[in-house]
Amino acid sequence: MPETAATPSAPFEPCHWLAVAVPAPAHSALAQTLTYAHSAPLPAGTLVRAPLGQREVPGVVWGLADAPDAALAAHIKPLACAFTSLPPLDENWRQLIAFTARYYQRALGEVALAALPPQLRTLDEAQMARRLAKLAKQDAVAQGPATPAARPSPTPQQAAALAQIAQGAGPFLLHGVTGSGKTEVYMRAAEAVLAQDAAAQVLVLAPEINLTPQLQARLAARFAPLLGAGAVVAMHSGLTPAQRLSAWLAAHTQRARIVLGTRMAVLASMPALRLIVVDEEHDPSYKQQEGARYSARDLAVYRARLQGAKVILGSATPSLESWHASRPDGGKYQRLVMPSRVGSGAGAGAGGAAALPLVRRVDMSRQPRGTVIAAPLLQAITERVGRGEQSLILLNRRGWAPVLHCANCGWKSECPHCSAFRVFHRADRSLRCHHCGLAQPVPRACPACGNADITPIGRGTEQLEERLAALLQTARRPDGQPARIARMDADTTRLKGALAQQLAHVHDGSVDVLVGTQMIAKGHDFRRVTLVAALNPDTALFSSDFRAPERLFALLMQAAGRAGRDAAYSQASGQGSEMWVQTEYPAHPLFEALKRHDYPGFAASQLAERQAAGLPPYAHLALLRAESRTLPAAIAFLQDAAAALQADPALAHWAAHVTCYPAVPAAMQRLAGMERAQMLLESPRRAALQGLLAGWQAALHALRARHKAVLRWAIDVDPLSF
Ligand SMILES: Nc1ncnc2c1ncn2[C@@H]1O[C@H](COP(=O)(O)OP(=O)(O)OP(=O)(O)O)[C@@H](O)[C@H]1O
Ligand SMILES: [Zn+2]
Repeated sequence: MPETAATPSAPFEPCHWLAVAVPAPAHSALAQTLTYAHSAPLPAGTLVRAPLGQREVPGVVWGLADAPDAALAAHIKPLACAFTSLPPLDENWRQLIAFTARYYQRALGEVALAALPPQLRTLDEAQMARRLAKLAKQDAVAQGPATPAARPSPTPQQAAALAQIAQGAGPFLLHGVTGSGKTEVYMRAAEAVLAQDAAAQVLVLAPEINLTPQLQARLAARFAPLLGAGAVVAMHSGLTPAQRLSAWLAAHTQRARIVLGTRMAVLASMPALRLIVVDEEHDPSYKQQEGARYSARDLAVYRARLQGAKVILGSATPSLESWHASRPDGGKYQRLVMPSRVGSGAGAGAGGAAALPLVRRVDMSRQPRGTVIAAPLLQAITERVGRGEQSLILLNRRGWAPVLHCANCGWKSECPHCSAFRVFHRADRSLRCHHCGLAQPVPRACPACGNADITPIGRGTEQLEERLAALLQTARRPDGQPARIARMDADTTRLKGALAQQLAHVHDGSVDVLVGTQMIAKGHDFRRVTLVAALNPDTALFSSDFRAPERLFALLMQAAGRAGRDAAYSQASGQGSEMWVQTEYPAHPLFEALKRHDYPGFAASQLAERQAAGLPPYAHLALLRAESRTLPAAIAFLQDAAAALQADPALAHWAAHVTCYPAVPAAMQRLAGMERAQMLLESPRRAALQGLLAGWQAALHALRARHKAVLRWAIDVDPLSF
């Protein structure tokens, strides 16, 4: 047996060679596995610690490695330790990780490690054994008496969807309007798989768990009594490292039966996974925006097929990709529809739609200049305050004003590091860049010319809250008290627990008018909201991002979906709910579709445009991104990359089906002092794009070594932002 060079005094003679996925820096091309020596032939999937350079890193055994020749063997290091108390990560998980790495063009070890809880990096074998023992003990105490929560009987639409889920193989796209009771369908579908298989595990993905504590509460109330308190776990980045580790261990050891998580949870080890739910599947936050830029929604579909699980993608406003994939003629997903709200009485059809809010457009081009809230909207809000109902006012801009401006010399509050203006926050009199975080006190005078009179332009939520308080000064609640106005945005919810507390205030009715950014539109089941207003949605109509209309429509539909959810209340009060839109373009087709609550119509028109323009879902995209201190350096790298692609005969086969567009500055060219450029690749054939990207890697790594000025580069497959 060869000795290892690294530890000549090692006490054992290594006799087995293992291929281990470690987070190795990608050198020449994508590093797959490194070979290590160990005294025993560990099974694939065993978690280990391995020396790497000067460090020791966690790794996953991928299999046995070929025996190296004697010269090489002398350089192979032994593993530091193996976590043999932990069951190995199974074949399905390894295949999921391998697919993710391959599809998103990242190193295997990087993806594997990103899928494991960070605390594993610091744990030793003894600590691991203790953690497992603790988990088992928690289990023993968690088994309480089973008193299942009362569950409503399914509506006919829910029953129909559930029947199809029970019979079909999926993947399923559940298109249910806001308030149609999708959550109940998820929970019943989960019950069904749990009834079929006593060990079954269910994964529920949500875009941002902290925005929907209600979902967590509903899942816990339904399943903890049946399965034990420890059987429902959450998995997201808001947890402490210790909490994340125990949630992961619980899922891996199958103690956790229901995992509610954000996108990262799609890569959790769940050996008995039988059902995946992707709630609000249209939400862009399912796409990871750094490192391995995976789409958790797309991986959920892959994983379900791999593991023989069912998958339900649910939304009132599905992504156009999923909608297209579920087209009745030839789509690969099965579309399930729930067109009416729970309690709307009339079942499917026009009667049911009556429970959705009436959409009213205010033509802002006919309002007096400087109007913040048009008189009829203000009147409608005042009336609601008077009836003890709630209103949500959506303005997708936080801070007091998006720009400060000097009328004398034209200075604007640009961020020195980003292609963006710094936003004026009046609460702490700061100028803050919402992209790089730079925060400075507001200057007393214009930094360019010294003029003392610098003025804010435009309006953010901070200012709106104050203006609204003035405008509603005379409004009175049923108890004679003045209206209570609150604001909810990234600024007011920064502190831990603040968001939950603010949501609770809306739920318990101690807020009459809530002003906020898009976070107030997401998934909440507020019972007393009968009016929602979007104040300034127009900028998105003219964005260069081809997905902007899709996003705006979804946002407005979801916002409208917060109104009038309590059918019994609406019926008793005799007052309908309303969604108001203040716009300069009231006749825009997007608003027309919104007025009709016509998602299918809107989707059809958008898809026709996408098809004509050769955009997703009719084409597959990838971006090569590069960042440098100077734009020309970033562009030069991309141009050389394109040249390498054209010059490589091995890639010609794929390149014939891929259009490579010229390198251009990113939409946000400068971010935190980095100049960003990108090059778009497009193909009608996914396989061609994949083949080309894989074959291009080696050249890109080699190029990067020559372009020292390029500080970062990355391939973004199926990009969502440009
Ligand atoms: N079968 C049922 N009988 C009575 N109430 C129900 C039933 N199903 C769901 N509900 C209630 O209807 C309300 C809306 O359900 P849910 O929040 O699941 O809607 P949703 O489809 O997820 O809406 P959104 O897309 O807006 O989040 C909830 O308060 C829920 O408790
Ligand atoms: Zn900045």
